[in-house]
Amino acid sequence: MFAEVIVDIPAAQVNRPFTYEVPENYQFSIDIGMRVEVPFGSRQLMGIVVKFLPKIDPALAGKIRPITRLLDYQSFLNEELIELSYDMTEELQTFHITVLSAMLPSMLKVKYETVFKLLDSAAYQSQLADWRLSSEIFETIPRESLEAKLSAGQIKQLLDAGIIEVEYRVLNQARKKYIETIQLAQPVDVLEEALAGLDGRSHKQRDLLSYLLEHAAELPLASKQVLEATAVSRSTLKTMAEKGWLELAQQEVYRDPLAEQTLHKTQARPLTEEQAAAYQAILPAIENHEPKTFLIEGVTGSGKTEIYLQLMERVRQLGQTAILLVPEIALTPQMVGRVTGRFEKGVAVLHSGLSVAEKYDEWRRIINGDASIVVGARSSIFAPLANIGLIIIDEEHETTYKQSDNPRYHALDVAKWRAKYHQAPLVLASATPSIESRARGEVGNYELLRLTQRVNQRPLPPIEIVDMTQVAVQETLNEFSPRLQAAIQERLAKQEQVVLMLNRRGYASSILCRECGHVMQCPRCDISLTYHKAEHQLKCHYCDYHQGVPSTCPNCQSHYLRTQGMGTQRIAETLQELFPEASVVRMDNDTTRRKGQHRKLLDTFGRGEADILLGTQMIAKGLDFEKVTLVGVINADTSLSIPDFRAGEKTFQLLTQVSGRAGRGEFPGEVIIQTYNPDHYVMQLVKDHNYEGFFYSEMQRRHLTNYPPYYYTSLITVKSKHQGKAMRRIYDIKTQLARPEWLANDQLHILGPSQGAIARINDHYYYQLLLKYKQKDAIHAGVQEVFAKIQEDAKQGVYISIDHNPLQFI
Ligand SMILES: Nc1ncnc2c1ncn2[C@@H]1O[C@H](COP(=O)(O)OP(=O)(O)OP(=O)(O)O)[C@@H](O)[C@H]1O
Ligand SMILES: [Zn+2]
Ligand SMILES: [Zn+2]
Repeated sequence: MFAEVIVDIPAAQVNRPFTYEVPENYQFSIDIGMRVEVPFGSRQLMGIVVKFLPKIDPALAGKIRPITRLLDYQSFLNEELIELSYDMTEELQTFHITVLSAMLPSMLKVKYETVFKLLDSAAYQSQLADWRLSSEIFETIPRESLEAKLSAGQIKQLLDAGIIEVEYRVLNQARKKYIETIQLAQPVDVLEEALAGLDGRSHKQRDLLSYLLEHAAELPLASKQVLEATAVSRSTLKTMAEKGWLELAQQEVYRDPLAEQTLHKTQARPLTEEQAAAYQAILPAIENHEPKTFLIEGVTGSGKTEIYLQLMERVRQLGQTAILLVPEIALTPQMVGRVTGRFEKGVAVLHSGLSVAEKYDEWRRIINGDASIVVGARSSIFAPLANIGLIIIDEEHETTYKQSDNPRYHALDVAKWRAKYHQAPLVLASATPSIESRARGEVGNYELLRLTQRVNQRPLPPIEIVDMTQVAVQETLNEFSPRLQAAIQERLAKQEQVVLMLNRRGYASSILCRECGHVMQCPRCDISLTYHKAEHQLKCHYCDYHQGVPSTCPNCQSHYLRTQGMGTQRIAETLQELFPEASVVRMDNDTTRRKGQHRKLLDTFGRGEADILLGTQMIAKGLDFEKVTLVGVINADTSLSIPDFRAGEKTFQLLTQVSGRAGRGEFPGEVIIQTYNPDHYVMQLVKDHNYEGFFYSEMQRRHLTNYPPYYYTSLITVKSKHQGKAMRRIYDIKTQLARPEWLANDQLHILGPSQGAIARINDHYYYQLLLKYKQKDAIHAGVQEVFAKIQEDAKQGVYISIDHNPLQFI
């Protein structure tokens, strides 16, 4: 038997499968998708099995080398995913190994050791007796030891019978979490006697010991917990351990990703008319296995989640599985809570906040068929589920669904591919769908389902646009217009809650010299440094450069330096001055850096323990708090000036999403948006909750300027430390692509070369070409020639990246 293997070298010359022989002893244990070690030239490399060949061309016999060894006992990639990987490699113009690696759980990308765990010792003993081998009972045994004793086939047999299982242990100790635990080191009666013998001066020891004896049945207990309960110090604990009464141990804790979240069990609710119509439209596609794509355009608070839950319920009844993608799990704790609260068992949650061990556990549950619903961010679209009956993408307009580095895939494209493979419907949903998706709904490519009402006839909140140019004339001294201040005051008086957003897209606070206007810059990048108040440092957000704040201007030596722009921290201070009685929860990158912090802050606010939630755009999505009756946007404009043809779309989406947080409960809501561009079409359409109007006017602009959805776009970026080399290469590429037959009839437009929006990052110069074209195939064939030389270029210190349908322009 032979196998085709993709080897772990991202290079154009080896971007194809190589054939190896499968040694006899691996024939029964090897599987598609497993990682293997293979000889390659004079090296040993990791590779991934993509295909089996019963025989090969006799001419090749003798040239084929055997696989050195299997790295996995279980495959994480099924045949479907392997097939998908071929198509993605071609579509994205990247390396096959890069795509396959992106599909594997991150577990396998760190150093770990493999051990076998004994599950059924009786069966193990009798099986080994059958094989005439001696058996000793083990809890876990290192892989090498068991392999020395049993053949690969025998191990596979034990695994298949559920007698042993494979476990991966991460070698990087830093990632493991341990707690210290206490156990009794002597029998209870001995210690009871010892307790009686303690004299009056040792009352601390007595407290501790009697507590432990009382709780003997629950031991081992965490030291921390015991010390807190008994108000005893560590030194007492140590003394008693030294006496040989207690035993202290380090215990590894695998945290259940949902442990800290209390489950609120929920039942399916009767659907509203609009919800029911959407549900009924999608249901036949599930039952009849039709790979149709639906787009739910549902205003904020229209109850989209309830539709997902009921559809997934139906899929489960049919014995199938479902994937629900969310933009970023850390930002959507409420959504995860709703899904787990409805289904309890069989939900796997995948996200970057999980420890490696937790992630591995979730993957294993998926592969073993213990989870039928997967909720997760972008990469969860590769969950190795079998028999998928439904895929849902919530907040489908979010740019996090596209990976910004190689492989630059969009989860939506992968979802379409998988839905088609499984003959399952795909549901996209948003209050503000991307222009491209909505356009597909327009032409019937997707079935458009609209929810125009909030549940329970709650109205959408009225939105007021405050013209800050006028406010500035009146010399308001802070960022709050009198109108917004009054509205906040009113909510505080009524004990209702307020959400305030500081739009920091395309925005940062910097240090400015008031005398000469000099702004502090990063020496390695052409961008100003951002002031971080907490550390009193200036940091570059594009490289790791940071420095202290100078006392004088490096340009004119003036002492008059001041911070320009505002951070959430400064706004929080202003709020405290204006409303001393209000309690404020601040949510930004600084306050949510620690794991779980995001959810804690939201919980505090949700319990009504704070009056105002102040945050960056991370508070715009998905929050559902009944008592919020006012949403204020402090600065709506910054995201309008991003050098991106989607700036208007992004701003419209952000403002609409954040407005949607108001008035979701019993009490009516209100939104106040402060802007310096009150007449801008985006502001006007946001004000009227007019997504449809926005869509049509944006379509006109895209049509006039030849942008998606009328044209495809691709971005080719060249970077190098040598400005000249980067420039020369980008001009060469342009010449290469500017074929007259493509340029004719508006088939292709090439913008550039231009410098990146930030011309220099980390001492690399950036040049870009933006291609806009109608015929995908022709242009991709041309770009293939650029791709084929990526390696050669890299050797010259010129790095080229190709991004089809780019969502980010640096
Ligand atoms: N059929 C229903 N009957 C009663 N309440 C419902 C029903 N459907 C949803 N709800 C409630 O209405 C609120 C809004 O629903 P949900 O959060 O799903 O809206 P959404 O469309 O996802 O909004 P957004 O786009 O703003 O996130 C929630 O509190 C939800 O529990
Ligand atoms: Zn100066
Ligand atoms: Zn920098």
